[in-house]
Amino acid sequence: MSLPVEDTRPVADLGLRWKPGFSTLGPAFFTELRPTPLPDPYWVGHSDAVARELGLPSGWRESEGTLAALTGSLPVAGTRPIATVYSGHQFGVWAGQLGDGRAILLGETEGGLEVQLKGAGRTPYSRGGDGRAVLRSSIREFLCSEAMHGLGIPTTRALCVTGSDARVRREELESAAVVTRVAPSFVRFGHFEHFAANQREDELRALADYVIDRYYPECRTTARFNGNAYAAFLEAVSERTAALLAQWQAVGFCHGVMNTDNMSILGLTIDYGPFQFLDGFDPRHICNHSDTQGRYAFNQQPNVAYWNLFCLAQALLPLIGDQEIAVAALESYKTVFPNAFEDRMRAKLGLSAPAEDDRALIEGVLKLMAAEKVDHTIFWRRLSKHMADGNIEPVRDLFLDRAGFDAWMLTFSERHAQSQRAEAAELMLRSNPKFVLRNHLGQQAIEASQQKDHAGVATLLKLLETPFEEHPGADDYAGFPPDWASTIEISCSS
Ligand SMILES: Nc1ncnc2c1ncn2[C@@H]1O[C@H](COP(=O)(O)OP(=O)(O)OP(=O)(O)O)[C@@H](O)[C@H]1O
Ligand SMILES: [Mg+2]
Repeated sequence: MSLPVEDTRPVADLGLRWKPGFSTLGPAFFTELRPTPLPDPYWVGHSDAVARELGLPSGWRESEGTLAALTGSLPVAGTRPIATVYSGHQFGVWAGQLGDGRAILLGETEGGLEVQLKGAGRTPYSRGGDGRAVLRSSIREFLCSEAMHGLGIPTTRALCVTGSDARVRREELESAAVVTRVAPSFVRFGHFEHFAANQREDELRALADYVIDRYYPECRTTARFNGNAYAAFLEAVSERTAALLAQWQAVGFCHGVMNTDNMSILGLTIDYGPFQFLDGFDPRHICNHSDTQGRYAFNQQPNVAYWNLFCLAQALLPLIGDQEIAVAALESYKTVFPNAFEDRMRAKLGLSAPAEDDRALIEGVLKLMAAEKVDHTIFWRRLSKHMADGNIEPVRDLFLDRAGFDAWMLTFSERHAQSQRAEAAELMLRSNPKFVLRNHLGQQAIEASQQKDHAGVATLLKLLETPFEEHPGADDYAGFPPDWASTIEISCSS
């Protein structure tokens, strides 16, 4: 009889405790694998807030093996990494099987957070891709994840970006990086579509049960839809998605690739690719240069989300069992979205209670802004300041159509006749951010990082984590975009 051989391969202990999570679903849902090491890695940026949320010990970045573990060179003690399989509709067309082609899930912490390495090498779902992510897009994803969180918008989070001088080919050669992402779950609509399309009802049901039990337990006991838990689940996802879209539209966030494989089942913003915060307010803005038809234009996003929910409904149909019930479960999107959007816009206008003419007031100002592509973030912040200090000129100066602006302003002031100005100003200043991750700000930090100066990433992170605060001395980050900003081309290349 031989004694069991002790596994003496080195591992990194991140100081986290792990529990069984997605992998309990079984091998039909993923492939076990190890990340592919990125050579000679270095730190590019990190979030102490996410580290605290995960429960990482202080000094976590200094502890031995952490950098190597987060760039795939060392296994993480207690984890069994996997890549999951999903499918999806891309640009309105069924794309068949996709899956984590470059994201590898390390596992789930005892605190219920999944940790994933994006850009960690090829997987069985990479198709033609190299399994890597470039530094440029990794910095954008890292900063925007944390910016969205700072704005109070549901999102996957990012612990850090780790880079390497290893080169990967996109339009040109670029350096590679990994984003360590964190979320309660990375399950997408596409995971459900995958098993539905392959007529694997047992797996479809197992996945739905897993997600409901963990994230939507209230669906088990609901009286809605005669106690049909799957219909209640669909309705809950629709409502979370509607609330998310209301937040995107109110802040001027354009996602850029709202394919069904980029739609989170938890209503989180996921996959920061060609996203953009609007500079000038152009409702038809298309941020993704690969989106030649404008399918994902800013003002299309709420409809696209509904279209995507319809795909999810079709996938869940075998479980729901009745087409009419499935359609009914989607119905609330049509009221939750506009109501949530109006709530957000009211807050931006400093109005704490609804009134009959609110919609006209909101549409009126958006129309004025659109006519001249007035800077979205600057307009709202200046309007908030005006509520605080009474000075209207900085807002008025943003418009050429002074008469149009004055007419709207009159209605706005009348609506506020009974308001406590200080209270209204306070509401506006915490609803209208001073700082958003504009393309040119990200671009400057990226270019410095590509030259090994990562200070810009840290500076931006600090501002974006608390975007409603003034941050004296940082006004340059809150100004109009420079002329060259409009020449930045953001595509699906990442
Ligand atoms: N460089 C790459 N290597 C391998 N697969 C890739 C690569 N880039 C994208 N993919 C895969 O192509 C599909 C669509 O890509 P998409 O850009 O939506 O996602 P992503 O940015 O890779 O990741 P995520 O949605 O996890 O944020 C996904 O299956 C993705 O894993
Ligand atoms: Mg994606």
